[in-house]
Amino acid sequence: MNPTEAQKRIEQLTQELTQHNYSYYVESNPTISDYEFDVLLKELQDLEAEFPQFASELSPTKRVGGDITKKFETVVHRFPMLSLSNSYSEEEIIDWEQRLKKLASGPIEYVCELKYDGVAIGIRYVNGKFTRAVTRGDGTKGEDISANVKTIRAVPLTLKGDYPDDFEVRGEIFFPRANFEAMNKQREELGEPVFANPRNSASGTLKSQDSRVVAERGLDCYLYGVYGDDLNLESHLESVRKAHEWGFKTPLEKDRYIAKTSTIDGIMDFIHYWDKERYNLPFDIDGIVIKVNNYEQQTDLGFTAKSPRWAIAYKFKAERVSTILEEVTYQVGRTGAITPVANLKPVLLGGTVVKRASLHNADQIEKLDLYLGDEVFVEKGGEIIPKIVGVNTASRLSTAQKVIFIEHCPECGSELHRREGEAQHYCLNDLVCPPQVKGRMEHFISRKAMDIDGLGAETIDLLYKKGLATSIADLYDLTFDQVVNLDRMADKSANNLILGIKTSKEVPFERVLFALGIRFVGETVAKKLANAFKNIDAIASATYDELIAVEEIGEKIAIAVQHFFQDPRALHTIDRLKAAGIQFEVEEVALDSNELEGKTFVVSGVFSKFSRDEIKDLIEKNGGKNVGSISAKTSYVLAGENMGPAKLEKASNLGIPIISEDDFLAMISTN
Ligand SMILES: NC(=O)c1ccc[n+]([C@@H]2O[C@H](COP(=O)([O-])OP(=O)(O)OC[C@H]3O[C@@H](n4cnc5c(N)ncnc54)[C@H](O)[C@@H]3O)[C@@H](O)[C@H]2O)c1
Ligand SMILES: [Zn+2]
Repeated sequence: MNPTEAQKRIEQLTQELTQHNYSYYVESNPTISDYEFDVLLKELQDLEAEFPQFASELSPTKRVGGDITKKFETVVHRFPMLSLSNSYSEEEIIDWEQRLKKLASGPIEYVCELKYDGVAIGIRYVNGKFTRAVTRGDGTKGEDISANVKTIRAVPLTLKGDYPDDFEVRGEIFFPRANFEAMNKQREELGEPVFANPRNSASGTLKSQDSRVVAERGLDCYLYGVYGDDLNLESHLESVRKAHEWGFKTPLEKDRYIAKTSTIDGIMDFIHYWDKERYNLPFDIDGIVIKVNNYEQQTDLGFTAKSPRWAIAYKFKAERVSTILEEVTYQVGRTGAITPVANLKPVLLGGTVVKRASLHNADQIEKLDLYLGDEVFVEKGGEIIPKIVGVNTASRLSTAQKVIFIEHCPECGSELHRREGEAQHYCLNDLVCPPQVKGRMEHFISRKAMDIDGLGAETIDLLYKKGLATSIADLYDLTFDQVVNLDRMADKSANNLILGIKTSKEVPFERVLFALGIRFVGETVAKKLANAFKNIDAIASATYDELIAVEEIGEKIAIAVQHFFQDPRALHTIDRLKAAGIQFEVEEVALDSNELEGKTFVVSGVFSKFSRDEIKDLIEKNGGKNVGSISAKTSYVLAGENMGPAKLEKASNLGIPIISEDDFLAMISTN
């Protein structure tokens, strides 16, 4: 390559990588795989080494990829939070180890660890108390996401044992696979876009402005490093063991999540073991990290601008296999969304037999340029669902048929539509299209919705086929005689079902609203709408502006809600449900007590037993009043953790009593 070409390529790579960093760290939505990213980064690194005159100080090779979103307070790290140099090849690990041997004084011990595929976090503890959790950011400064991190059960709020007065613990927050899949399943049912992989959704989740969202999702965390001044610790492994004693969830030697060795063979054993075993872990790892154990040796080896010299990551390449595309089928979801699925000749990949791969949408099929019978390459990277990453066009038969996205619904035959700006095709025949009708009923009866005992997907299917229930409202017309004649129904189960349907009439309005299956209206949104409007008619007639004035209701939801209530069929269903006696308004709560009558409260901070909303609820249920800001008239400031210092100061200046959650609970439980 001549210098002019090199300069151009360096600029182009710099620009591309900067964009990818942004998509990955800030938007949590990468558009290329990690491997592809690393290949581009390596190319840039090599070019910069050959043509140092064109290497910019701001190059992505020299900087830690940052996640600063400006949504949170920025905090300067006391100890920089760096990246790791990484490699996909065992040779490079061997070279690294050889190099270290020459650089370091004396024999070296190594600690091998899992490379958790999550989000780096640094948490400061002062006097054994959780003080602040900060993201890696650009390495120099990160964002304070304490409120979100506090909801993660693996992160202790108070420590035990002989912990240092002031230190920082570092680790990785990640999404356990099972929780990730459960969340995606729920999102799919709600017609919301699913997350691509656990890493990116962990990162997206941690950037949520509502820590209850974080709490619900079930993130987990391993802590693997301790930082501070004069900690009296001599090695990395000693710190990890100590951290465990102080109450942190750390990798344990007995699980082989962490291991000490003095040889390159020991390192390779660890790598080979986890290359196979990683599929049996309940979370994703993307490699292995090898660190020099002794802190003195670490200090001697030092850092580059981007990463420590005393550590390296060995990254697993996403496993890729080839197989044959036999057929493309189409699934119709509850919302009518059509998902194309590649049916593959079964092949072993990442420890499981893969028969199907998601194709996402028509654009994806077009991009891959798929023909039936093609030899396709399938990869399972961070994603749970394998995906087709390429096609071997060379082996394609001249008679092969191109895969053309269907124009009609495979279930009901009606013409498919694609909404402006959306990638997904939809079947709009929601009244008749069987999977949509059944899907809506299944959603309606599900546990978090109407929770109808004795009714499941199979019975719904039977009721639908017999024409006994083709809409949710039909369920309330069912009689014992109709049900008992269904296959595999006995007197007892029929009775159960009828009783279950009857009991569901007591289900509170917010869950009824969720059960209706309005697009984008999940559990939380339903709750917000119910509390804001109190009854279904008010929601149905709410204007767009009234809707978006509600906390957490944005444009997308407001439009979906209005759209739903403009449909005469939906209104008809609601009328029938009303006639059946379903709850369509918020029940006025009876006061629990008058204990707090005449008292006003300002509630601030994070609480451990109740959410802030629940606390506010309790205040009202006991006759008290919530106010937004502190004034001389405020009776009490109810302070949780992390209450702002300005508020605290104002309250004490005005001489207003500041009470804790426990003080408050004592006030309302006196009789
Ligand atoms: N696909 C994309 O568009 C895109 C864009 C940017 C970055 N990336 C990916 O992200 C990687 C670069 O990210 P990076 O700078 O965070 O580096 P990295 O992920 O390769 O390594 C550093 C990080 O590893 C984590 N880690 C996990 N387990 C650890 C352990 N036991 N000890 C120490 N650290 C541990 C820490 O969070 C640390 O910050 C690239 O390799 C690339 O694959 C992808
Ligand atoms: Zn259809």
